[in-house]
Amino acid sequence: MQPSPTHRASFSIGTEAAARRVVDVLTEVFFEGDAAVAAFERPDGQWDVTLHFADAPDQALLRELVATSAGNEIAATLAFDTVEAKDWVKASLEDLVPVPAGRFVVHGSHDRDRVAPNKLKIEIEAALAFGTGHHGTTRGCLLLLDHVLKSTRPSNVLDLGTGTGVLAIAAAKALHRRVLASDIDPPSVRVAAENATLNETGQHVRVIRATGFAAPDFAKCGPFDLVLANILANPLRQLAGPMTRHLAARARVILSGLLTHQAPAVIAAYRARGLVPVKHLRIEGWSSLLLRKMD
Ligand SMILES: C[S@@+](CC[C@H](N)C(=O)[O-])C[C@H]1O[C@@H](n2cnc3c(N)ncnc32)[C@H](O)[C@@H]1O
Repeated sequence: MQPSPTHRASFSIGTEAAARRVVDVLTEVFFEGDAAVAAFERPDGQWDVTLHFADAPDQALLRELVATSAGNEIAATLAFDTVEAKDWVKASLEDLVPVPAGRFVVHGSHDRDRVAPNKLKIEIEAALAFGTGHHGTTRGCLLLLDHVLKSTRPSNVLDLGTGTGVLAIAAAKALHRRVLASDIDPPSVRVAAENATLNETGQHVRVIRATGFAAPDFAKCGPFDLVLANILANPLRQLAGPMTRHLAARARVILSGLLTHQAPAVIAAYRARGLVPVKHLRIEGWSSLLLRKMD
């Protein structure tokens, strides 16, 4: 059950990594108290972090914790105010509108009955994980997945960096085949597993915690004929070698999380390992790539 706090502290932060660091620290310090911590990405890429407390928080302690965990990545100073008591995490999620992407639509529980019946519905409780469908990278991956599924039915899918599990759930809903989903981040692993169950894909989606390909599960479950990886340009370049070792012949790979100017370097890393780019989507400054293994 969510608490019903009345005191709010909010601030913006420059990067997902910094937002996660701050949320980790604040959750650890305030979790025992009557507090709720939520982080949401804005369309401009900044992250809004909000805390709600039942009792007035120690403002000096809060300032110190945020400053030390965020470094210089705070975009705005901490603001404190008092608000009407309600379930704030739920209220923030209710602001999200459904996102259509090809045959898929990603929506919150409040829109469950309003989504067109001819769509594959993916219901997401985002909480602290990334992936409500609103970000251009998630949408790009869903559109490329939709495109791939028009010509093939992959039998063994990997979603690396699953966040809320949105892409793994989309693949499982469309294919009814097994999907391995992994994330470096324990809260994301928990949220993705919960969302897989919520979407009745729990029998197909298995979620594990792993950094890159550093777990025996990849060799056990692979080789994969479709890999989705919405991470960031540098990790994607570093993962080109390990990823190609887990690909089936003529596999498809969907990569996102890279800014459009970073696409040539990522494409070069994968081309050097026998994958050629076959489609390139650009959404809000982000690139999503579909690559094909040639042998
Ligand atoms: C941009 S989010 C993508 C979430 C979701 N797949 C989507 O498309 O909306 C990236 C996710 O990758 C995870 N991640 C980042 N680096 C990773 C790595 N080296 N190995 C596994 N997961 C990683 C993050 O924790 C985060 O949940």
